[in-house]
Amino acid sequence: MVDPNAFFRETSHPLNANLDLFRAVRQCRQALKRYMPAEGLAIIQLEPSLKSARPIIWDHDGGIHSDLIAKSVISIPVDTRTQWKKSPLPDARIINRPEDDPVGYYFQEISGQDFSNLVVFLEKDGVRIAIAALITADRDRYTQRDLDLFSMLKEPFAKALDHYLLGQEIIKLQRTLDNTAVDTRGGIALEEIIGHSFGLKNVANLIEMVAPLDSPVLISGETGVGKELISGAIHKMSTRRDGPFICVNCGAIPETLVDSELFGHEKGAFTGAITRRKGRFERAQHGTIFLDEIGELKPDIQVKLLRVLENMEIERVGGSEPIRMDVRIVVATHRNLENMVKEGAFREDLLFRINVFPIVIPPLRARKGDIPALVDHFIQKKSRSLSIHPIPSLGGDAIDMLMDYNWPGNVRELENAVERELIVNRRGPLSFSTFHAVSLEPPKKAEEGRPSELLSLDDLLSAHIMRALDQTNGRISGPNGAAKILGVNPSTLRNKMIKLKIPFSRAQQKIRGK
Ligand SMILES: Nc1ncnc2c1ncn2[C@@H]1O[C@H](COP(=O)(O)OP(=O)(O)OP(=O)(O)O)[C@@H](O)[C@H]1O
Repeated sequence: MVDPNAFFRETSHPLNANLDLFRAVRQCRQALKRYMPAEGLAIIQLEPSLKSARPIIWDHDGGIHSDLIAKSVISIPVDTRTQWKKSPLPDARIINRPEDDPVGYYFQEISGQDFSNLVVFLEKDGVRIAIAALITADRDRYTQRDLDLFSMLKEPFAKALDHYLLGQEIIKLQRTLDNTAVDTRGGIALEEIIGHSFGLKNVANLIEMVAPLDSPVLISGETGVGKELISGAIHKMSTRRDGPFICVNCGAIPETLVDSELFGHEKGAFTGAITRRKGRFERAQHGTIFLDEIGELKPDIQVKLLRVLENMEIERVGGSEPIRMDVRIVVATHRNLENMVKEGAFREDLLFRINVFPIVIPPLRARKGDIPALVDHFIQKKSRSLSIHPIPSLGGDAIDMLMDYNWPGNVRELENAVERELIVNRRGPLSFSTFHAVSLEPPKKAEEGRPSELLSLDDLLSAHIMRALDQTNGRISGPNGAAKILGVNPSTLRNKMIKLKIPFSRAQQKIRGK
């Protein structure tokens, strides 16, 4: 028999005794482990204006959801919110079958993992502001007794969170006064890229794979999707992180200067070359050079670049001695280089050289779930640089409106929209009403190349799952199964197939037909 008083004393003590919320939660979880399964403990703040939830703390043993509940805003989908409104969730609940819970099912879907959960809402002045969630792998791990005990921590969690949030307000204020902007010149940590565990999860996985190697990387994606940011993350995660990270926009350098800009020149090499000058390649020595808009390079420079890639040597303009290079090359383009090769505008041999490890960044309209986190990030960032305090709140419909828009200019356009809104409406609430007026023309660019008849999401999902099943001859699980291709748990895929009425017999027929 558990003595509730002893339980409360042991598990609430760390929350009352620690000013550092991270340490408090870690110690509390260790104490909880003596009474119930506790592989992870999260404190997640509710952000009604962003229609999202913000993980504040995620203490865990590794494994379960370890990268999902990363420190970024999680967008709550509309149907979850609707269901939530229809039948408000109780103050405390057990989730032993995530697929039956209006929030649990969503986490199960995006993580592809089964889990059990105890969830308690935390309140301030009678308003729900956050949840404390105890998480453990596999289903059916918690009992009503566990929930009754865990619910006793509602008050201590709420108080500890309140202190933490007050501390954060003070830090934000100090930052505004210091006007400290984040310096991304030396690259950026993967965790700072918004969406790294959601819409850019695949991209983040690729970055993790390739960053420690020295292979060239070709990043492609529409303009403003974050290509430069991604190249910065590759540098920061590479062994060259202490070396320079040099960015070159190949399209922005006048044609006549590209040569000397990239490779440098000797004194007297041409009129105006009054001193010897190092080019961008030399300045990137022992670091990374990021060649943006590589498709803009003229044929003669393409030849020189090919030689650099082949021999890892450069020659300054007017020089005769080759200089040995130790540089990692990352290139980016928003153009289709294969088409350019067909048209004779880009060298095929150069494409082969740079296309060793391609990373395609999806446009913002294909990862709308990242929008709340991006908006939040830009409001914080731009309020800092514009010295706006207090940081204005978002208007009621703002997020839904921003998520409905097609963003032909991608993340940069969203960033600019936030900045414009902060300038015209610095006291808030931020309604984006002027943006609405200028942007609701049909977003032509975003529609280009799309079929005129759009499928419903369910139809699209069915078609996609069936394509994967076709590829695997109907196999669902195992290393060659459809679940692996689709990056989900086999049980999640089976549940999805039941929901979408995709017959399992289809899978079996395929196997029998072989
Ligand atoms: N995932 C992200 N998280 C945070 N900021 C982002 C993200 N993606 C893009 N941004 C911001 O959006 C702006 C545009 O990003 P970036 O310059 O990396 O895009 P790009 O694809 O290189 O653009 P271009 O095609 O014009 O060269 C930058 O201010 C960048 O910091």
